[in-house]
Amino acid sequence: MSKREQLSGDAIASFVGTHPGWERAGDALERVYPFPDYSAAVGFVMRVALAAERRDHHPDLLLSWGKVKVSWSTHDAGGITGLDTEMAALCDRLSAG
Ligand SMILES: C[C@H](O)[C@H](O)[C@H]1CNC2=NC(N)=NC(=O)C2=N1
Repeated sequence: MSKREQLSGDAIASFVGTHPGWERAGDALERVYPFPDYSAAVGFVMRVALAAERRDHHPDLLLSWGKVKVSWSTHDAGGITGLDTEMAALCDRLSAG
């Protein structure tokens, strides 16, 4: 199955069940990451942005003081795909610094 095909509801629930902090919000996977200050949050945004460019797959990012909300959805597929879960798991690794 292509990574750009929509995942089943069960597959999405399985990802959410094994990746604390991630939630399904309609057609997207969302997680809010806390950071100790603004510059740590900006650093995370930059790491995610560079990974997104490498993979040609781009999240919505909401940067605030001490937190970043990340939202993954595959616009071309109209929903959540394996590429979104792959990138969400990568964000978890990148959030560690
Ligand atoms: C042409 C380009 O490859 C596509 O528009 C890519 C770019 N980044 C993307 N990012 C996301 N999140 N969904 C997409 O469908 C998507 N499509």
